[in-house]
Amino acid sequence: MIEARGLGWAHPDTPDRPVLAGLTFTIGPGLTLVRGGEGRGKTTLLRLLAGDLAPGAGALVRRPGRALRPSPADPACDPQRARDWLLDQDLPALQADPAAADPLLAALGLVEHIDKPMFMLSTGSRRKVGLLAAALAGAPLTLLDQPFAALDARSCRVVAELLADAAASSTRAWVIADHGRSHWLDDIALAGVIDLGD
Ligand SMILES: Nc1ncnc2c1ncn2[C@@H]1O[C@H](COP(=O)(O)OP(=O)(O)OP(=O)(O)O)[C@@H](O)[C@H]1O
Repeated sequence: MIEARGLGWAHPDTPDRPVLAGLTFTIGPGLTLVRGGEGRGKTTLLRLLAGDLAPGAGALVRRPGRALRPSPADPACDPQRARDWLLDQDLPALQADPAAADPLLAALGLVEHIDKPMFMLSTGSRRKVGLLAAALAGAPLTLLDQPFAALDARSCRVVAELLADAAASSTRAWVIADHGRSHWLDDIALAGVIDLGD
């Protein structure tokens, strides 16, 4: 599904200090964890996998198909109603049935927030809107940065269920980035771990 050989990337301002260098891995269906300490390049790698950044070195081969990396925390979304942001994400399940989001809206405690502008939502609620998009997209490749960050325990359980489903998929790949393996993943079989070091 994704193959990286000697993948590297450096910020244009600091070409002599690459953020990522010499990464070789394959990502198949199921759930893959990108782990690494602060500033080790987790978000950069997700951006490369999404196609938002071009590799600076090496090769990255991705099977064609949509890669979804929801970014509801982007300040550009501030004035937008959360529901409108969601609709803008081109989610087939939601287009087919406007009520498709309702069970997850309730499970994530978002019902009272979904019609507010994004700037009024807490960090956690904003992240939950992104998780909702990921759940409804059914994309061949879904990329999530720190899926449990800033969430209450109830929402973490819902996310763990989503990720358990993702881990069981034989056709779709989900890649999550985090500082380590969250205890919420204890009962979930990972397809792989890409370790960027501490
Ligand atoms: N615009 C930039 N100019 C220079 N360096 C940058 C820029 N953006 C990111 N970096 C550097 O790239 C490195 C990797 O950043 P990245 O956000 O990918 O790491 P991360 O592992 O996701 O970090 P965190 O754990 O803090 O979320 C960091 O050292 C960061 O300082």
